[in-house]
Amino acid sequence: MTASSYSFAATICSLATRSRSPRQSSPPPNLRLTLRPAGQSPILRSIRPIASPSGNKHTHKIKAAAAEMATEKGKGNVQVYDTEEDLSVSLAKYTAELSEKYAKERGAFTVVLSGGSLIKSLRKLVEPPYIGSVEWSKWHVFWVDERVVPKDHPDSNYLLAYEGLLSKVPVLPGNVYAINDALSAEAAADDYETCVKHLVKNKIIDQSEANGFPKFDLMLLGMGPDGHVASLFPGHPHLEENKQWITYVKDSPKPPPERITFTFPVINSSANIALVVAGSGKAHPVHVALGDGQSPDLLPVQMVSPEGELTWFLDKQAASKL
Ligand SMILES: O=C1O[C@H](COP(=O)(O)O)[C@@H](O)[C@H](O)[C@H]1O
Repeated sequence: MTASSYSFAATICSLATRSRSPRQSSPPPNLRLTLRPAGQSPILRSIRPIASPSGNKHTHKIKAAAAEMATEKGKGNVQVYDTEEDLSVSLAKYTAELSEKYAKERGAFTVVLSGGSLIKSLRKLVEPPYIGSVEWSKWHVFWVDERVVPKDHPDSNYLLAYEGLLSKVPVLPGNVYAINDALSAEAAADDYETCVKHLVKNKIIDQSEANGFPKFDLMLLGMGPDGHVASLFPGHPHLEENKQWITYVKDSPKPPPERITFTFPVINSSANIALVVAGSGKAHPVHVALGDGQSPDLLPVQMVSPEGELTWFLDKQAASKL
């Protein structure tokens, strides 16, 4: 980022707060699954060697490896792991490979984080071999949703990511785009949208040729037990938002109530989405989204359908009803 865009961003992207660590700063549809190969049970037992980002195989082995199910075109690739630990290893490899690809192709890698359990599932990325091989200086980090609380508040998605990931890797502080926590939810959503627009204009963030929405290189999405993604909750009118890039919530059913969130047109313009889901408490929405489970309402997770690639990272518990 140039000095001038940096200071512009300081005005409209609230860089005054985003460039410092929390310690320094105030605070701080039913899918038909096709199994591959045909005839095998959903949980395959094949062991896939994990390659380093440079392509060299290393000794890491996923104990009871990934199961991979190819779904219909556009429905994504579903990978089921025996344990959350195995899932985490594979998620690190996937993220590192995309980082290498986009750093080479675009000179930047735009990554959108969720809060919640996603950050814990990213833990292997800050361990060898990935911590030393990822070009962290190419990373530009965003949040798909954020709680409107101070950055040092335990509910802050920024704080969670700072502690679990950002404080451990040399991502440039100026490339970490947190919300302005001094604003109201409505103003913070506007401010964040202005920031994203500026970065699209400067070609840091790619843009969808199909619809003009920002096209992030990778969106790492978690999912709640009610099937929500980002802060897009079942039955909420913002599920239908089709103009704004970022909106706000004042009545989140999950505390805290005030949040900002990317809208579905932005989420679905992504080049890559990883949907990372672990635990038996999430088996029902996974069953609804990927199997023949029923839900009275369309679940937000069923609306995730990116322009690019969708990959599901599930552990056995989350996939237990498939
Ligand atoms: O409130 C939120 O919840 C979802 C899901 O969280 P999890 O802990 O059940 O994985 C999360 O993806 C979102 O970013 C967060 O704000």
